[in-house]
Amino acid sequence: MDQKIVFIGAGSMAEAIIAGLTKSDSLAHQRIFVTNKSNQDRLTYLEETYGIKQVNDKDKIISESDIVVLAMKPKDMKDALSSIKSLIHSKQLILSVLAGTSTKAILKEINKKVPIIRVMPNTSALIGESATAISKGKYVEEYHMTIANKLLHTIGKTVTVEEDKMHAVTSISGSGPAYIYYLVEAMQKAAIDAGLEQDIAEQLIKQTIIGVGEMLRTSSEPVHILRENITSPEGTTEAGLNALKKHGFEKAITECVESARKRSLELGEEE
Ligand SMILES: NC(=O)C1=CN([C@@H]2O[C@H](COP(=O)(O)OP(=O)(O)OC[C@H]3O[C@@H](n4cnc5c(N)ncnc54)[C@H](OP(=O)(O)O)[C@@H]3O)[C@@H](O)[C@H]2O)C=CC1
Ligand SMILES: O=C(O)[C@@H]1CCC=N1
Repeated sequence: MDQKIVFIGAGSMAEAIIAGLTKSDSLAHQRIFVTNKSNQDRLTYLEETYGIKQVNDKDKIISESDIVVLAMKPKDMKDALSSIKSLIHSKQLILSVLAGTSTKAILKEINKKVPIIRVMPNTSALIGESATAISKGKYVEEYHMTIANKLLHTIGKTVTVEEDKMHAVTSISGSGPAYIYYLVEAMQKAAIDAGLEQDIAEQLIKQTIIGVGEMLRTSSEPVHILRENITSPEGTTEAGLNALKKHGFEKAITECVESARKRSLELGEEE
């Protein structure tokens, strides 16, 4: 790809996407620019780690960029756009990773007919394994979607959804890695309580999760069969799963996803 891309916001999500992009080598690193509000050390770190460039001449770099990625927190969107919207024009493609924030709200802020694609990646982009969903804003044409798909393919797998599904997507795959990490933390604590040493527990749990990930990727069996294959009648797994059921595991997950989805809706309303 020969586009020039600028990230407005240089936090963990920007880094995850930059890591995937630079690893794929589909875009010359010197064509990737990044800026933030004030943290100079962060920009230097990204520059040195990924061989990309920090924005020195803001007017020139932003107005000359083909793709502008909005990667600040939703609460900072208005402030960030107020200083760059004069540099945005309709020949550019805007990608927004802001949770909860609609393309309509961003369009209102920019107040120009620009194509905006809403993107919900996750931090596994860092290793090229993001589960990313994208949706079209008002002025988006098919060729914009092709560009976005090509770009986001470098950080993992991409699906397209209607924009009203983005809150649900955020609660599942945007926040999802954190639920799994939390599960790992809980298993680590339980393993120590069960008498295992910490490094042994960590090795076993990490490999268990990696194994499950690979089984999910490669097996043609439905998930419930994979689970049933481990669950001997009256065996240990059944005993463990029964305890999860007794303590409301499914309800906890349903509440978790619903709370995240509602929070995404709220973030959109707080703009
Ligand atoms: N983290 C995740 O797993 C995911 C996050 N997202 C979304 O990605 C976005 C970024 O999240 P995350 O990377 O975690 O956040 P971080 O807090 O790590 O980074 C936010 C960045 O925005 C910058 N910023 C703040 N205000 C402005 C401004 N006025 N102009 C330019 N830059 C500004 C900050 O700069 P400075 O440090 O100088 O203040 C910082 O670099 C959010 O909208 C979030 O909803 C989406 C999917 C997953
Ligand atoms: O917690 C958040 O708001 C962001 C959105 C998805 C993952 N992290």
